Amino acid sequence: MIHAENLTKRYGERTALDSVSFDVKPGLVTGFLGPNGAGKSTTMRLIVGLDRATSGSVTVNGRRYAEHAAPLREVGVLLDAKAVHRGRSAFDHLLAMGATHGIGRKRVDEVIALTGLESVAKKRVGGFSLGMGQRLGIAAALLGDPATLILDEPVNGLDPEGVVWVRNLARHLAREGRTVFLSSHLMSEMAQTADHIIVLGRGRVIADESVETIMARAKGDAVRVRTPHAAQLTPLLAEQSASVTGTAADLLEVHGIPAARIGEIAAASGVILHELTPLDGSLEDAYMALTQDEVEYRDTAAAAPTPEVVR
Ligand SMILES: Nc1ncnc2c1ncn2[C@@H]1O[C@H](COP(=O)(O)OP(=O)(O)OP(=O)(O)O)[C@@H](O)[C@H]1O
Repeated sequence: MIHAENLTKRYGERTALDSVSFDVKPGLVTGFLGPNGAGKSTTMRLIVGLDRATSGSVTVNGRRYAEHAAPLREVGVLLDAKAVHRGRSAFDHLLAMGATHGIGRKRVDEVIALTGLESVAKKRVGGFSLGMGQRLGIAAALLGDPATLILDEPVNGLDPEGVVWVRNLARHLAREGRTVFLSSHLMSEMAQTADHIIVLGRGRVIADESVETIMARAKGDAVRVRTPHAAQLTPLLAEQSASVTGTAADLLEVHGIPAARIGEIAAASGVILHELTPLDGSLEDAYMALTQDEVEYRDTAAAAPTPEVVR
């Protein structure tokens, strides 16, 4: 459990975090989202005592990180996967970390196996690819078998198989009752991994909700209709105040009336339908809507109104 209360961090004139409060609960994967510069890394650094808050407080499992006698056993952290002695092997790196907490070879071997690093465990970390470095960072986070895991961009640099592996691992750790807090810019990945989402924008919490709630809000009223009689159906739907966009010769996107009504109108006129699909909103849509005023750097093309899109 992570509990942040009115957490504020200023760097000179710049307010990186502005009275941020949230709880990250056990048994769930909580995703931490926000545009570049929103304050995610700052928050994670404050949680593990790598930086000092200007005001407010944050505790992990009921205590400030520095107050834990054996922090590795309480909180596993992946913040900067490159912050490793590059001349050491992965095995020696983990063994040296474990030595500070009485963690021995057996557990080191276990986390090496768990993260798929067996074949490179004796190689110098300096020669590791980005993905191998990420796996080593995750191995280090798991070393103390902690109840809380904080992973900053854990899928960064991983190949598709590695991404799925992190997803399954995060979900498995949460099912075991652990608190799993992870940041990512990959929205589709977050939608499949997280149960709950906290979104920061310019140093403030702008959403703290279940993924289900956020997605339900994003759900639009669009319906995809595939028909060989698109030209005949379009005016019939328009008569019912629907807005219709042709996205291909036989494909329409319809807004303003439900799928069932579209089916009835088509049937009444003998129009054959090959597909009638209500379209779900995506976490990406929801995130974009939430953060549209919060982005620190935006190029003007990206800020232009979105044209009709084929989904
Ligand atoms: N050491 C520092 N000195 C001065 N300003 C800083 C420092 N660290 C962070 N900041 C500023 O604080 C704000 C929050 O930065 P932070 O790195 O926490 O954002 P983030 O959400 O992690 O971004 P990203 O997605 O790009 O990693 C930014 O405006 C950043 O420029």
